[in-house]
Amino acid sequence: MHVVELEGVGVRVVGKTLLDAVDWQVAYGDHWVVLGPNGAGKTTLLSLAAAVRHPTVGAVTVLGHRLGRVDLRELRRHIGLVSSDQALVDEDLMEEEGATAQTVVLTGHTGTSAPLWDRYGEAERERALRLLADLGCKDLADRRFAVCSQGERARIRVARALMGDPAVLLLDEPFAGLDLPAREDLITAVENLAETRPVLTTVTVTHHLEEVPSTTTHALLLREGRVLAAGPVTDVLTPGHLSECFGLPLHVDRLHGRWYARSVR
Ligand SMILES: Nc1ncnc2c1ncn2[C@@H]1O[C@H](COP(=O)(O)OP(=O)(O)OP(=O)(O)O)[C@@H](O)[C@H]1O
Repeated sequence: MHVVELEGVGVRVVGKTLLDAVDWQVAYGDHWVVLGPNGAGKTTLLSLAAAVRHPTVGAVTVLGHRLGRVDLRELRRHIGLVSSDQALVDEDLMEEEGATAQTVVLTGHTGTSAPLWDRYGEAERERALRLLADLGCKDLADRRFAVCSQGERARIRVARALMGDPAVLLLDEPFAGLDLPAREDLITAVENLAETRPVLTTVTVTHHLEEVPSTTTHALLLREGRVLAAGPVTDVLTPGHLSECFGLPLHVDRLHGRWYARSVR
């Protein structure tokens, strides 16, 4: 059984095809990166894997359940999603209420924007602290989320997504808007997660090859709603595929497991 399986999937809205003829299989323990230029359909693909939307045609199966035949809310309890696009959490409310980082992580247990205090016992509080520590931000537990930096918030959001002990963690542009140290911290945290949680499957969407964690096992390249290449990361992240994907000739280097791209001059 796969964590995510797409067969002949298309997503259409009035007058526009967002995804077309997509086949994709994510196995347990895989770490995928989805790359492509603006508007390629990456977020749309992730929203299918997150059981947030249905395909127009084709079959999407997540954790063994075919979308369309299952209660999406129940399925989503097993999926950790971090996405600025699909704001599942009302972060403004958390800021207004003065929620601490630990409280924000705790709300991941109930999947709510507001804390449901009677549902959190000592075990949940400890788990929230441990997750903050796993993400390298143990010291933030008592800090108000409202005053946390973008980089700190990004790590707190990942800790929150892990609170429900999901089988799969989906990260939609988790590095967007982060400065270099914050980006590198979060990449390290994601790499550590892959090493310390071998059964956790991850899918990370990004525009930038430089953001691909070294623990990535597979890559999928999207262009104009179609899959250009998908498979083991070293087969897919080649200069040829990446140049075609982004529409300009690229040099691609790999150093200590990380990837770098620059245009051919
Ligand atoms: N409901 C909609 N109606 C019309 N067009 C849409 C709709 N939703 C998305 N699109 C368009 O579909 C395309 C794919 O969108 P998607 O957000 O999946 O791309 P993306 O690869 O995540 O892009 P980006 O990197 O810019 O975030 C975009 O051109 C977007 O404008």
